[in-house]
Amino acid sequence: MQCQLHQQRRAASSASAGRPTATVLLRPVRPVASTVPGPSASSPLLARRAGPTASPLRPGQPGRNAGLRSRVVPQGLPDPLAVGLFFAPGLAILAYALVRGKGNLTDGLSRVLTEVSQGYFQPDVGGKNIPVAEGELSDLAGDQPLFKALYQWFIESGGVYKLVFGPKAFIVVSDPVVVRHILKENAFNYDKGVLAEILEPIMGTGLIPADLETWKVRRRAVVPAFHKQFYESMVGMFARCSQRSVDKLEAAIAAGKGSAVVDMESEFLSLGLDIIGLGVFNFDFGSITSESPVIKAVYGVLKEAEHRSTFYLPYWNLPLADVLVPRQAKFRADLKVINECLDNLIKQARDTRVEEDAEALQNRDYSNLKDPSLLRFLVDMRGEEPTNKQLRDDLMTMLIAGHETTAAVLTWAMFCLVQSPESEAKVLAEIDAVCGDRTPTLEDLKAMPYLRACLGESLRMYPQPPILIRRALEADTLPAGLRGDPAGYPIGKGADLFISVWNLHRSPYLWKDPDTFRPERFFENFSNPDFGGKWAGYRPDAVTGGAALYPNEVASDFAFIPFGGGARKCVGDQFAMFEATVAAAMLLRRFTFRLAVPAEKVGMATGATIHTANGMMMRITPRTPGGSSGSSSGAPGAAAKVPAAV
Ligand code: HEM
Repeated sequence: MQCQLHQQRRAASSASAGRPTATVLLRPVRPVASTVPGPSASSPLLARRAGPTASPLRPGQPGRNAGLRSRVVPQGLPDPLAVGLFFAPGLAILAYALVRGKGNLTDGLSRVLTEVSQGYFQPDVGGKNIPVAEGELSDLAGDQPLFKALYQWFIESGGVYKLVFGPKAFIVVSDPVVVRHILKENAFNYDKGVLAEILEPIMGTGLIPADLETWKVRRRAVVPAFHKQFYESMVGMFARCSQRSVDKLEAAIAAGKGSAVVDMESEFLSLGLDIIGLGVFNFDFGSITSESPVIKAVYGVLKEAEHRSTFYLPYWNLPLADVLVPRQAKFRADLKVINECLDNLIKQARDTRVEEDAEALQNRDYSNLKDPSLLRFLVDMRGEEPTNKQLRDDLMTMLIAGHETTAAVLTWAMFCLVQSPESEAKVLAEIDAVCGDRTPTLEDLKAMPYLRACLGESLRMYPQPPILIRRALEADTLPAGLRGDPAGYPIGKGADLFISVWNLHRSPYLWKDPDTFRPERFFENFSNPDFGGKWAGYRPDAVTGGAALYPNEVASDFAFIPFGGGARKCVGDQFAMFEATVAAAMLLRRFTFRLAVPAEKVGMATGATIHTANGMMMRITPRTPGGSSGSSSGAPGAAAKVPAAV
């Protein structure tokens, strides 16, 4: 049942799961030109380092080491003393590192690097009054994903702290007041920093890594493409694709004589890929039922994007890396396959262009449109003349941004629901009452607040991505937030920031019982007087009484930011949530899902999203829509305490 492609993906991701996932932190970041002394020959540190290479102690070199050469040295072998002297500094550093790391070499080296680099490499990025959480590499190694390590330091050091690793310092933000400042109040003072560097070779100048000028132009073009008629048409498509998954699972159950064990994470990835292909460029990957070179290429590129965001050194930027390193050569080949596919689709769309202004496009009769995709809209829009390359970047960005993320929401929602019998029973009753066994419509989604809250709650507990990345373009002062320095925190140009969505969503200062899956919380007010009025708390009327259908950053005053917030907020948030709601309704009403392994065995691994370490193996049995909950896990009890680190 679990397709080979997904097995390959899993093998690759679990191979990387044991590696310190803090590698985003550890990647040497391109220095900010004006403030960081680059690795030039004039650097005193490098000058010192250059010593041994030009060392007079190299055997066979004439002149100053003549005394050494008088010793008998077998020809072709280096002089042992020379070798000893050559390596002595290195050994001394290792010994010192062992002492500094209290026996842990990796931690020690990190500390030594930090000490040596102070004043040499570290840019003046301010933040001098920010509490420092001294990171040890060992804290990030092993099974613990990066975002979990950041949580422990948050509890110890507060909502704004600095993490120092080697020559780099990162400011980790877990306070809604500070997050609101960065994402909304002073949004244009920040770009995507390290993330843009990683994604640029894949997404070019798509919205996520784009420079500010390109971003403004493309955001203005892309946003109107997500309109009411588009969503209505998409909901129909979500249902058609979900039906394919239903058919596939039914066939598996029939083959298994009444039940089947299925990796639901893989199934949701296939469903997500088919949906995003059709929605964004009207291309049917057909990945629920088949495999193709394009699908393989998409997974290859996704895997590489993940590898790059979790690897220490950006070796792929080196000349010829894409020729000499097999995985980089494969990446180039995969990218070529996808680019050719996208170029063809763009050409077809251009060949059939019917130019109209945005309003006329939004009023097209979507019920009769053969191609309701975003690409059609972007090509047909009058006044916008994006190049083919720009269109391709836009499509690639949305393909990557909208695929794994939505699949992960469904995966973790299922994980939470099957462990929470009370929520499961409630949600099934709602689905049966609202849509029964017919195809869900947009109106049906509006009539299922509890299902929507369940999906929101799963995004709270398992945010995708768990960390947002920013770099300050100019100096700024971060506000104090809860119990922070009343003077705020001045930071300099080039400061790198991690907004920890995981910490915000699991913060004991922002949520009651943050580790408990309890969708009901989204119907209750929550506030914390300790913020002294700086944080407005969670207000459900801003969701139900407002235009929004799902809990969001406005209702929670930036405590709940699964789609970011402010100017750079996700453009696909409604698309994704409608997709997840339709798929969840159609699958839950047809099948009873139970974990086929203990919850702790599911495991978490960080990539661009939180995925499982070992798949989401579930035993599936048929359920009659409108019938019983099919729950076999005991009587409805209290809300489930879903393990934070499964
Ligand atoms: C549940 C699914 C999704 C989640 C959790 C999600 C999450 C996010 C987040 C957190 C951001 C902001 C990143 C930042 O501020 O650094 C973002 C941006 C973005 N997302 Fe999504 N996303 C999802 C689905 C989608 C879909 C379906 C699409 C496209 C159809 C999409 C397209 C984008 C784009 C283009 C941006 C960049 C926006 C900009 O910078 O202007 N996302 N997403």
